[in-house]
Amino acid sequence: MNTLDLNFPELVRDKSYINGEWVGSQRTFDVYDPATQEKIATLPDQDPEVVDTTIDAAYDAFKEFKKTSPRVRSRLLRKWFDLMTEHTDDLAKIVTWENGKPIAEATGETKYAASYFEWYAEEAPRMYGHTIQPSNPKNRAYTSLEPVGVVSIITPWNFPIAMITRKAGAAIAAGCTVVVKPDAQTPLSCLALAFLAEKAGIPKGVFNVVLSATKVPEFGLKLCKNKKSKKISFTGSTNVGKILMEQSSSSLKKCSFELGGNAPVIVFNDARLDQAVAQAIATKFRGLGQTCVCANRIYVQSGIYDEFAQKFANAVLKFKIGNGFDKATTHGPLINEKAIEKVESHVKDAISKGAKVIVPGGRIPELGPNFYSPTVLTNITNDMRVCSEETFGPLGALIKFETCQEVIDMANDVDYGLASYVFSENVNTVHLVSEALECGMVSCNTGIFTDAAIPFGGVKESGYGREGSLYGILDYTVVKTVTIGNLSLEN
Ligand SMILES: NC(=O)c1ccc[n+]([C@@H]2O[C@H](COP(=O)([O-])OP(=O)(O)OC[C@H]3O[C@@H](n4cnc5c(N)ncnc54)[C@H](O)[C@@H]3O)[C@@H](O)[C@H]2O)c1
Ligand SMILES: O=CCCC(=O)O
Repeated sequence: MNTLDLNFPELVRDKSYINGEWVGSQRTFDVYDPATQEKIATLPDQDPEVVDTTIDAAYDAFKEFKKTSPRVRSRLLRKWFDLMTEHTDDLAKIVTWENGKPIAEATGETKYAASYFEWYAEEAPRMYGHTIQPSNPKNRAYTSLEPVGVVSIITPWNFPIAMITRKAGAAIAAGCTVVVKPDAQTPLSCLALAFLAEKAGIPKGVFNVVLSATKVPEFGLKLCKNKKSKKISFTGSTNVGKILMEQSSSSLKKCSFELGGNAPVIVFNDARLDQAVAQAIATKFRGLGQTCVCANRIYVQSGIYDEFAQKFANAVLKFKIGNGFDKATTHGPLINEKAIEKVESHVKDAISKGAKVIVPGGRIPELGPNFYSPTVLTNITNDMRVCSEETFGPLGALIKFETCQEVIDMANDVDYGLASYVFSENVNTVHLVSEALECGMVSCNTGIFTDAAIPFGGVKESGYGREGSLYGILDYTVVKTVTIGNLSLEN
């Protein structure tokens, strides 16, 4: 089934990809376009046992792949990057089809995803160790970075292609082999990547994709417990991250967890107002609020609060919500009914506790069940759910503050610590507030900051591990120390 008018229709696959083979199964599940509700694919709903056989294949492949030189791995990733670049338009259409995001945003995600392969093609040959002089003068020591082994990867639906490349790119650069379980709502982008892996000459068993819609916890359990897999890399909600961490303890897996956020945006009186509004809009409504670094709480200092709120509301009223394939669409649908219910529950809770509605927003049934026009609320206070929980949707929640210390305390008063945003023209404020915020990433005077060159990751219950940048590859390596003792020229 392919109604996408792709240049290269073979990119739409209907099987899982294991050990270089396309594998079906008796049971199947359907994938739906979140904008139209149309069925767009039918894929194998595999039995959990496939996880063990796939890890076996990845384990066998690892024995040879770990011996490849970094330069060879670099060339493989570069070839994969080139193929992604050649097929950007088709890949972006697949992302929009299964996720709903506007085609321009899907194109941006596809280029962003490919940039992780390019980045890690360049990092692979730079896996340096150290030379060390131990305290015994007759000894010498050196370290090398070795690939950790087979990696279990679980990814969410909100970035169907980029969350996979930023893990798999680093893992493969390091010499690991991987088993990926994408979200059942958005598996097609991952399978298209597998198709390009094959074309790029990635050896069989190095990049594998297993699929499940109805046995996801069982898949998770096996991916965590299997002893031949030495690492789990997960992007998704904090709740699931905690389950996976517990399950991984039996095999003492190395873990990387990129989990939920609750990003504060802090706008000081001296910020460039129009720029701050535009950037707050960009971070709040990227993916219609469905990214882990999206603003959840927007703190605005009292001197500019009313003007900021007015400008913010005016910008939201200009959005054109619609089908992501329509070029005029600025924002697409939410992923599913549950996502809309979460937004509605946060709006209802805030209004019941005294929030003021300045843009009502709400469902748009004439477009389809997953469409929701953004709501903007002022008079938000810390006791409202939006302040402690991630909305993951289009609710702009504006909170007034007076002093720097007050806003730092409020911003830090959550379990999460992924991204934060600071808007000010005062270099002292920018530095000191950035230092005081409990989070993994601070973005100052811009709402869009992620990049393959930037270390991405959180603190607190937003998880740990870093992706992208010079640090990302370390998550897929272990340090080997070699000591040479009793050196002597007497023989
Ligand atoms: N920090 C980051 O880099 C980052 C990036 C994107 C999304 N996220 C977070 O992801 C969340 C949104 O994604 P979601 O709602 O799909 O998250 P989710 O945790 O429900 O699902 C993520 C993945 O985990 C799988 N999964 C669900 N239950 C599982 C279980 N018991 N065992 C094993 N796997 C299981 C899903 O099938 C999916 O593949 C948000 O909280 C968002 O902040 C974080
Ligand atoms: O959803 C989280 C990922 C966001 C990003 O990498 O820009």
